[in-house]
Amino acid sequence: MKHNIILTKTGRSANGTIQLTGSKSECNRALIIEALSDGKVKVKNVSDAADAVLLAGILRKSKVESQKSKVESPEVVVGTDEVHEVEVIDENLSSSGYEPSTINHEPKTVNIGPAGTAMRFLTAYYGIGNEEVILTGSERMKQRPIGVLVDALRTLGAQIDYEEQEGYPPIKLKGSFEQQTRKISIKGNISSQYITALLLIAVKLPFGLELHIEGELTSRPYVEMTLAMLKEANILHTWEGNVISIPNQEFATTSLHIEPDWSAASYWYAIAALSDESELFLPGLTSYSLQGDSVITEIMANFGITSQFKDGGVHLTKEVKAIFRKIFDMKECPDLAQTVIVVCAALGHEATFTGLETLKIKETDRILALQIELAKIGVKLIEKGQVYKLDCSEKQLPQRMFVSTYHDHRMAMAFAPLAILIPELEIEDADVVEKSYPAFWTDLAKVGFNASPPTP
Ligand SMILES: O=C(O)C1=C[C@@H](OP(=O)(O)O)[C@@H](O)[C@H](O)C1
Ligand SMILES: C=C(OP(=O)(O)O)C(=O)O
Repeated sequence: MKHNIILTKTGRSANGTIQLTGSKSECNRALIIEALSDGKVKVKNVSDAADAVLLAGILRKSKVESQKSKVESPEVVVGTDEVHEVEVIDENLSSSGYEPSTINHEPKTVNIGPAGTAMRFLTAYYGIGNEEVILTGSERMKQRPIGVLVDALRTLGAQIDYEEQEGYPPIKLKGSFEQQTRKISIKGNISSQYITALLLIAVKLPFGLELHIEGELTSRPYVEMTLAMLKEANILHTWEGNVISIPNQEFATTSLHIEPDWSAASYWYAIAALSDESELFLPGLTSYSLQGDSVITEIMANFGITSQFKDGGVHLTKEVKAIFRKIFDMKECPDLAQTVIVVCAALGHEATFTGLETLKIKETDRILALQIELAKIGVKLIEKGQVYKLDCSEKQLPQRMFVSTYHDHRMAMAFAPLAILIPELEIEDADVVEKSYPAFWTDLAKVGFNASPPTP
């Protein structure tokens, strides 16, 4: 069932403290590392992001099952206190995609819903494993390409078949891996998630991995995050030119801490940017984050927001004077694109954007979704090859606006700040935010937004 909400806001300021949940990207990496580490690495604080909770459920439950099958004694229970019972879910997912249902073995079917990183990471994880698994996802997941990763894993020695359309989930991982080579090549310009997936499992490959990245590398900070997190678990690498190498190594006994989510923080920067004055405090965020999306501090400085790191977090203050930058390259921070584009559109700032190529294969075609929704405020996002330009010449903010969200959490969260400027904003399928930031609407209420169901 889809639940729409009506979002309103009195006053054009937002003041308060917001404790953000853990980064979905960091958490998903940490969970794979934990699962591969034979009990040596523990994830301290699993993010509330539904994608991370789902992945934790799958991996920790698998662990419990495999441990149980190794021991006879029914008293032996491993780590059940942190297990989320969502390992196998069926195809009848809700619109937000996370309703668990029937368990179905032979071969095990794992439905990852709309969780892209989890889909890619598990493809590599099960690809080098020894159980037969069918990996599937939401309808949209079946349109998000996986061929580049599957080809790389097949070259390594994994046996993987497509269950429906060639190059797309669902896939069957046969669980009979034997490493054929340590050297593989992969295109860098489609999704960095394929590269991360391979780097995460590299340490378990008997001959290690030598990964050659072909062409341009998109979303580079995410690859750096992967390597940095592996290093926290004592897994070393070399990165020379376009070649990343990871030999077979042992994990250290350690625990990984997940930082708050900078992509989620971006919506608070957008709120500050659209307000007359705001003072917000986001505890736990640091300037030396592993997350590339922390670049939001630099981007939003162009919109008059200062970021001060003190008291164990970041204080955002909206200042009156703003110096607007005209060109934004989003290649290293694609998840910020919707936030920044909507802020520019709302302020009538005719900026130019590059590095948006990967947006078409995310939770929805984000370019198309932005074009349709921005047209509702008279703004055009014009595509000229690889450059996108905002035309705000006919911008007009209506009294009421209906925001379609296309099963995309970031469409809901990027448009929500418009409630500061538009008296009544109806947001379709509000639960979609669960994917990365389930507390989004309740957090908005803390700074004076009102979210209520539409009157029938
Ligand atoms: O590795 C990650 O955690 C992510 C990488 C990015 O994807 P692409 O590499 O496909 O751009 C990003 O958009 C996604 O939300 C998370
Ligand atoms: C693209 C995203 O996620 P994923 O690819 O993990 O579904 C996102 O969170 O914006």
